[in-house]
Amino acid sequence: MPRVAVFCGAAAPTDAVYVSAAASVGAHLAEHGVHVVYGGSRLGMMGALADSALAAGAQVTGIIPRSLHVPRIVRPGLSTLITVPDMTVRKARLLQGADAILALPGGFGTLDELAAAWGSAAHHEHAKPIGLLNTDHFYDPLLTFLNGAATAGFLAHHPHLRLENLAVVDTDPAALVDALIARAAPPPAACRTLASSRAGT
Ligand SMILES: C/C(=C\CNc1ncnc2c1ncn2[C@@H]1O[C@H](COP(=O)(O)O)[C@@H](O)[C@H]1O)CO
Repeated sequence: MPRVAVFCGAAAPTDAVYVSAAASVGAHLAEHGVHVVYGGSRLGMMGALADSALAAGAQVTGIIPRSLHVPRIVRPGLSTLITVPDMTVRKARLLQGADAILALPGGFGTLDELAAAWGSAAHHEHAKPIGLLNTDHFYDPLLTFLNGAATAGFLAHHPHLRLENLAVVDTDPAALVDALIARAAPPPAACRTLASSRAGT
């Protein structure tokens, strides 16, 4: 069962379109048989994601720092809840346990988690596909920033991370989940055999 780490806003957004998008992502991940790993909160988009994924039958693991493990924040009834010492450990655990990463709209925490995923990919620590849910074109300014950084040469040390491969981006939750799962899936057995015989394994 593939595991997808989802980063998304913990606060209640002003526009309900973000909450519906999170719920839709949760349902589509469940449809694909994905084990959802996220920050363990009941609030905002995080809560909507977990509620819909669980309702649709997905396994949902929450990874929560000790400081946030309080009834007001933690989502009861998760398949698994893991408590970690702090936000930094949580960020690492979210990334380590996943086959793919999905960032929905959010604030500082989401941006921090997403930047860490790109930062470690830049240094060859993983090659997990990353999806960006561009609800209401929320991520357009970040994509413009990345384009500017590439044009200015700041991404030149990481030629394996071509701009067009940094993330799968879509405004539609179903299309994004489909595209991400396709990238996370292992190659068919015949290709695997060919690849491993070339590698001499
Ligand atoms: C209600 C309050 C704090 C609750 N904060 C968080 N709860 C759960 N997860 C969080 C929280 N803050 C950061 N995270 C992680 O980052 C992402 C959400 O952060 P954002 O700033 O809302 O984008 C999310 O993916 C979590 O893993 C105050 O008392």
